[in-house]
Amino acid sequence: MSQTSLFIGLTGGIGSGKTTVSQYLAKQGIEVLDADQISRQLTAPNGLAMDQIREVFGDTVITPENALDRDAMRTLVFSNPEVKQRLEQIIHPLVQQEMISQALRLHHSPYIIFDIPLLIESINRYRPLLNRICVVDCETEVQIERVKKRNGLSEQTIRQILQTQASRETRLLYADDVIYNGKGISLDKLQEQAYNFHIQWLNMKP
Ligand SMILES: CC(C)(COP(=O)(O)OP(=O)(O)OC[C@H]1O[C@@H](n2cnc3c(N)ncnc32)[C@H](O)[C@@H]1O)[C@@H](O)C(=O)NCCC(=O)NCCS
Ligand SMILES: Nc1ncnc2c1ncn2[C@@H]1O[C@H](COP(=O)(O)OP(=O)(O)OP(=O)(O)O)[C@@H](O)[C@H]1O
Repeated sequence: MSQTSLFIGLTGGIGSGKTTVSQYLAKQGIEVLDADQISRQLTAPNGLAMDQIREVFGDTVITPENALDRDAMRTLVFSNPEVKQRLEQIIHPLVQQEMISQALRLHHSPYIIFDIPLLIESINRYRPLLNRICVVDCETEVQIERVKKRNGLSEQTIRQILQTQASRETRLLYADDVIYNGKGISLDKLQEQAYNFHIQWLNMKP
């Protein structure tokens, strides 16, 4: 099977607004593949990644239902670069494989959104696959406020996560398209920008 739709990578730091944008595009009838969601499926009870995770990390990060204990793993991952790397070595190839196989089965979407939080951190893995990269850009302070409100994580934890992610500047270097969702941007303004890109992308070929 070969590619019939334009493949667009959508990325941004934690809490930047990627999911809000991709949910809006999904409402316009566009197919969205969500790396976080696939990663959560892989680590749900008896998920495909669970055997490898148990082998590498042991039982302490696994719940009685044979799922990933996300709180335990979050604490380890964002304080220990080696743990983060070992977990990513298990999860990322499986996520990429699943995204490609899902994308190639979709033939009726004029373009497909690949919502990938760590796209820039894994640029060599994803750049060859994508026709365009769209960055949802946002100030760090705004990200912190949003994630605090949404997940109830402490500012310290959020800052730890942010430190492991690409900087705003680095992300923007790779952007073909930028949606600004920082200070002063209402949900309506965000939607308006997403709609404008939607119209442009509808008229592009892979
Ligand atoms: C560390 C884990 C257990 C925390 O789970 P939790 O439910 O709190 O977060 P969730 O998975 O919903 O991710 C939320 C956000 O955290 C950030 N994040 C997640 N993993 C990473 C990572 N490895 N490096 C940097 N940021 C990350 C991203 O901004 C992501 O959008 C989980 O994120 C995980 O398994 N991460 C490793 C897999 C991975 O890299 N996923 C990201 C895209 S595939
Ligand atoms: N312009 C905005 N105005 C108000 N709230 C917003 C705006 N953009 C996003 N939000 C809210 O901020 C939170 C984070 O947004 P969203 O989940 O879309 O980000 P994300 O980039 O997907 O985050 P993550 O990578 O952590 O999954 C959500 O609760 C969302 O409703």
